[in-house]
Amino acid sequence: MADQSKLSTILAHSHYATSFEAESDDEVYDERKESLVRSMLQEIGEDPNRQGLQRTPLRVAKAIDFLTSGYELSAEEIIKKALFEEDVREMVIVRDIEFYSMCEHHMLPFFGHAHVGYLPQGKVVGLSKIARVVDVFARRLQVQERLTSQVADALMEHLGAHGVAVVMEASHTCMMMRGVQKQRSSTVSSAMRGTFQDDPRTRAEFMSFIKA
Ligand SMILES: Nc1nc2c(ncn2[C@@H]2O[C@H](COP(=O)(O)OP(=O)(O)OP(=O)(O)O)[C@@H](O)[C@H]2O)c(=O)[nH]1
Ligand SMILES: [Zn+2]
Repeated sequence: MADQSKLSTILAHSHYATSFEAESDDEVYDERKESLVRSMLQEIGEDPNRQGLQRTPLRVAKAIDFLTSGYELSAEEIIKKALFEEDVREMVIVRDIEFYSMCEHHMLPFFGHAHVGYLPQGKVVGLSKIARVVDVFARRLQVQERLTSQVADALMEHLGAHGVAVVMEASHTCMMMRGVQKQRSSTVSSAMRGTFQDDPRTRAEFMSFIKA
């Protein structure tokens, strides 16, 4: 793992950094990861010293740290920063939250949308924090079902809500680019907690909103 300050820099600059930043050729980000990538390039018959690949180990090390940065983040801290007392009793839904994750079997991306609903119990959470919680668990090696449950469990635990519902729809590149090679299939997973699990009408209301 790269040290914290380097990882923080990557997270801070991830929205506007370009691949052609003017950095020195001898820049080292994470020697161990870079050397593993160099070995991988050699194993696939590439020449890690050819011009186009010289900075690839460094770029891959940075990319992999970003794509797995969720291990360093706490859903509890994110939620507690923006929890507001509010006497709201109606369902709140944030839908179509795009996410990118990596399957733990092949370390290939799966990506799609998450729909998250909750029934408040005296508190509401800042809406962006719901999307941030999705990223906390998406930016790890995952299976889609566990990702869905972890988002639901974290929100249920730290929101103090009557219930939480999470539905995720994703395309798995390990099923598209290789293996069974099915381009149009998508996978839907759901995790219902509290009222959404116990009351079919609440669940149906949520499902009708996310389909709308
Ligand atoms: N349940 C679940 N399975 C997943 C997920 N991501 C990938 N997989 C599956 O994990 C399984 C791993 O199966 P294996 O037979 O060990 O691996 P494989 O030989 O590469 O399998 P194929 O993909 O069928 O070629 C595959 O069926 C993948 O489709 C996920 O998020 N959830
Ligand atoms: Zn996979």
